[in-house]
Amino acid sequence: MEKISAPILVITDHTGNVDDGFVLTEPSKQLLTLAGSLTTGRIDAIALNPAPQVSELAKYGVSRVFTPDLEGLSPRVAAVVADAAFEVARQEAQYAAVLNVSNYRGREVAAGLAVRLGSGAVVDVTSCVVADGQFEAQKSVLAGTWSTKFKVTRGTPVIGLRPSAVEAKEVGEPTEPEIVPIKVSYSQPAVGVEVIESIEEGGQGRVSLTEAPVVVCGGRGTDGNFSLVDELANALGGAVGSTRVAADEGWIDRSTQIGQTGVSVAPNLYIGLGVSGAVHHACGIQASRHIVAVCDDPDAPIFEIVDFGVVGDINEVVPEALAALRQKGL
Ligand SMILES: Cc1cc2nc3c(=O)[nH]c(=O)nc-3n(C[C@H](O)[C@H](O)[C@H](O)COP(=O)(O)OP(=O)(O)OC[C@H]3O[C@@H](n4cnc5c(N)ncnc54)[C@H](O)[C@@H]3O)c2cc1C
Repeated sequence: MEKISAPILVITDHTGNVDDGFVLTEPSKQLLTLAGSLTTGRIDAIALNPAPQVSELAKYGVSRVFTPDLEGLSPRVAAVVADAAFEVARQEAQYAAVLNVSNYRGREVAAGLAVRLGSGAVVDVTSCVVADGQFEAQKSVLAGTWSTKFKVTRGTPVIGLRPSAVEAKEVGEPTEPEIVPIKVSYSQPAVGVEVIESIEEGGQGRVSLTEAPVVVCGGRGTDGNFSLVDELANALGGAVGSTRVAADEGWIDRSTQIGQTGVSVAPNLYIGLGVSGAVHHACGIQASRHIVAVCDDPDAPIFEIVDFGVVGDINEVVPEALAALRQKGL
């Protein structure tokens, strides 16, 4: 596979806090893995906390970790992150690309950073390769009906990768990352916003829907009983999603809705339970690596896009699947 030799800068995210310690997120590991597949050169990282998880960053081949002085500002504000990344890119000036996670904040960071770099941004990317010395990013557009390849033709491209689009893989020999504190001159949009409070919605320790490696989605076929959806998601360490019908009926929170007017997911495994796979829903799941469905209608459109489909009643199929998982100790 073709690679470039110039270094790549990766904007990493951590969860946690100063008291309990910071933990590198799975999507950040995926970004670092992608960086390693694109360059033979250095991989540098930005960490938006005072104590990044260096031991994990080392396992993904990071050479240097930039820790911007946040001056009391919140990294939840996209302009703060864009300013910090711009400062690193400006000082170093030789990065072939900046990679970040294409989540709600990441998309805004990518746009702001590309404007400041005078380059271009591609977000919601599901894969990226080097072709003829340039980055070629792929994403699905127009409600999943087209797959499109993009090249940023000037400056340092900013590439936003969808969570779970790439499988995280550690490098053979861990690096010894150097921590590099940096001073940032923050812009008006960065200092003009104060985060008053952040509450993790529906958290309870569960992985977030857009970043989960496994998504179990319930549709009208659940008839309002999401206990099997919950149980299967728990057994597989996944997140619970829903169709618009399920959210409209008030069976589950609107934030779980996947599709054209909900969120898009790209997990390693999507399982639809009692979901017909209407186009408005299918567009939000099409980037999933494996699609599995249990639906009692053999003519349901979801069976046109599944890797594995079961025509049957979820109330019979799912308990059998759970029993089989339990037998395997899951
Ligand atoms: C502008 C617009 C935007 C939209 N945006 C979205 C969106 O973002 N997300 C979204 O999801 N939808 C969206 N919709 C709605 C979408 O078109 C579909 O109506 C919706 O996705 C269908 O949800 P469903 O699969 O749960 O229900 P249905 O289409 O009714 O499918 C339920 C399926 O479950 C099967 N079933 C029933 N009982 C069982 C059982 N016991 N076991 C197994 N299978 C069973 C049925 O046979 C059926 O195939 C949008 C629509 C419009 C017009």
